Amino acid sequence: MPPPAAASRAGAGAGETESPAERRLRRLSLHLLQPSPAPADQAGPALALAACAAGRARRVEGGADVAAALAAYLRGRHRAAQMRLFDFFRARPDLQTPVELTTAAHRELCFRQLRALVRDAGVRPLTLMASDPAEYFAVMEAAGGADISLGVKLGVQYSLWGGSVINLGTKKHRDKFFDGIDNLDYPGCFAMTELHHGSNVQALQTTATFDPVTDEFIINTPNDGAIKWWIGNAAVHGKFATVFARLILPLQGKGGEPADMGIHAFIVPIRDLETHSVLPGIEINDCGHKIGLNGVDNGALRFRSVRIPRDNLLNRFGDVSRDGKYTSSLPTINKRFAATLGELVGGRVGIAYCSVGVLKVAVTIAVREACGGHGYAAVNRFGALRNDHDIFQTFEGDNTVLLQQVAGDLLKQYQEKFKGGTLSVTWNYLRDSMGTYLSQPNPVTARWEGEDHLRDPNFQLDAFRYRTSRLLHSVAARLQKHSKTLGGFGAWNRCLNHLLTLAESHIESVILAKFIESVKSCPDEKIREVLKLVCDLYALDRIWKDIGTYRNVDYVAPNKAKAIHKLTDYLSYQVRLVAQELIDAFDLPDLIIRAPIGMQSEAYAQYTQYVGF
Ligand SMILES: CCCCCCCCCCCCC/C=C/C(=O)SCCNC(=O)CCNC(=O)[C@H](O)C(C)(C)COP(=O)(O)OP(=O)(O)OC[C@H]1O[C@@H](n2cnc3c(N)ncnc32)[C@H](O)[C@@H]1OP(=O)(O)O
Ligand SMILES: Cc1cc2nc3c(=O)[nH]c(=O)nc-3n(C[C@H](O)[C@H](O)[C@H](O)COP(=O)(O)OP(=O)(O)OC[C@H]3O[C@@H](n4cnc5c(N)ncnc54)[C@H](O)[C@@H]3O)c2cc1C
Repeated sequence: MPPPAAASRAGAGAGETESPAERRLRRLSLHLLQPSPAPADQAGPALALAACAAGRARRVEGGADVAAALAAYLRGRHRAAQMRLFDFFRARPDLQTPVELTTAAHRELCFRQLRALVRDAGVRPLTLMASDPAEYFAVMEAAGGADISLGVKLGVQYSLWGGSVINLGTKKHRDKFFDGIDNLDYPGCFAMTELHHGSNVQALQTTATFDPVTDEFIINTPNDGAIKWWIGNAAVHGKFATVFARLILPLQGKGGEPADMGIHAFIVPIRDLETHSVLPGIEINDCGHKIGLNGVDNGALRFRSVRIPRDNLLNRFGDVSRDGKYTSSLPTINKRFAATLGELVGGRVGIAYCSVGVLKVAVTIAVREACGGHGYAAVNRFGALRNDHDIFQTFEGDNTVLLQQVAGDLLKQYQEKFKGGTLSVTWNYLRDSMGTYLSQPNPVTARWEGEDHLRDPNFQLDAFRYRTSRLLHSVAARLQKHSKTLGGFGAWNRCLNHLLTLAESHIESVILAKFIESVKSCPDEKIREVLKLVCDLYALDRIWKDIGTYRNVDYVAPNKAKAIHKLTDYLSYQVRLVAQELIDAFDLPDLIIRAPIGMQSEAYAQYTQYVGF
């Protein structure tokens, strides 16, 4: 059944002053609005495929203009920097990663790629990170397009090793290390994780004990569980490490006992700058071949009474004087710990940003109608993309852990506004915090099923925020109830799945709000139509995927649920008709796609040649 609003737009915009490109864009966006029998309305896959094929044939030329206009909008101001990096690698076949290579060869190539970026292409990531973080992440994504290992290695060197020095250190550290990190004279590591403790940083066991006689810290690995593990850049290339350790001050504790001041960060040289040999007291072993990211040399480090100057304490948030006295600008050990962990946020933003980069490559290959068995050929890259990307959900902070931080922060906001008030206070709070969208299920709107209503961003955001508000309210009540018998920690664990669902629901609400905002702010009406189509599909698909939640509280009546399902199918069909344009708008050159079946042109020719025809 054609959406009523579409018909009235059929003749719109046939202005005399249209340029050919505008005409093509108009025809294309009109095409999107044309009433078409969605494949789901036809019986049998064969007919559905025929309709899709017809749909493809019916797609008006002009897609290139849509893709170009979309690309300009989606890539924004970072396109030039990314294209410069792509051009650099295109001109350097010696720096392009082949399909198959040994771990040792991949590590050597990855370091050469990074050094060429810095030394030959003149990229200064640390300077960029400080001056224009958004551009830095765009460069990182582009580097990851050349090889995900390169992106991660760049992230370790600059976000983590460089970031820790400039964010946890002070002027003396910046003066001494900034340029060497930026120009890669000082390859370095971020040594936080230990064999027994990755997520639980507060329990790290490596120690840094102050020696007031020699004015040094003594870095020690007290047992095998404290061996630093998975440390990027450590196995082969690193010359320094920021080591996270317990700061121990002798005689400063009660009764003259040593005082444990908690986790601090220290710069520890690990290899000789000239000879590159491992320095005394340090043992470095290789974590070996991994499922992916084999261009990154992850190593394990043990420290045996390694002495470093007092100056090597990254002392922005806590310092030790010559006579061993501790001072800090922050009132508690907890606040200092928080400030230390703040260093991780940059890398986490990088990971989320670059995950999108990896997914753009994968979607491009998949859409260019549909790999079948050819998706299983290593040369078509799905295996490598998945293997390299898989760890993004764990390193730099495991998702299960970080989602709990999101839930914890929502509860903190909730408690700040709701100190044991009655239900009405609860709803007022949530109504305030979630704007005016939150409402008790309204029996009338619960039955509304018209396309205009379902594609109304207010309905969509209302549904997402309603779900988040209910999850927040109900988990707060459960935590309060269980705490009485299980204590805070026990109650938290009892409600863990609920907390993780709350965090994911909140994240989806944020994504939708940003998506709606981006659609609204798109200056070109035709491009806006295409983006709105994808945004509506995202919103309705997520609601449909969680329809049980909405049905359980009568937020959606049965007829509305059915209409949402049907419209989701129809919008999927519409998106398929512009799928080519959407992925072309990612604007990724073949050099970055590198899968024969995903090339912009002559995919089959490239593929048959690859196997030798
Ligand atoms: C295609 C291209 C690809 C390129 C990709 C590049 C990406 C960029 C580079 C990536 C490189 C990857 C290589 C991998 C490196 C690593 O893995 S480094 C090691 C990473 N490890 C972690 O992240 C450890 C995870 N653990 C933690 O974050 C913490 O230990 C914790 C579990 C969150 C702490 O929990 P807990 O001990 O229970 O303490 P809390 O009560 O939660 O927190 C105490 C206070 O600290 C505050 N806080 C916590 N985290 C932060 C933070 N990040 N920032 C600021 N503040 C924080 C928290 O709010 C508490 O404060 P109060 O609320 O005031 O009490
Ligand atoms: C390729 C790679 C590169 C890395 N690079 C670095 C690096 O350069 N520097 C560095 O310091 N580290 C690095 N790491 C280590 C990485 O940061 C840790 O692996 C990560 O923090 C998880 O810690 P873990 O492996 O000890 O797992 P654990 O923390 O032991 O977690 C084990 C399991 O328990 C779950 N879990 C843990 N805590 C909780 C909780 N509170 N509630 C519920 N579930 C929980 C986790 O979800 C996980 O499934 C790297 C790891 C890899 C694989």
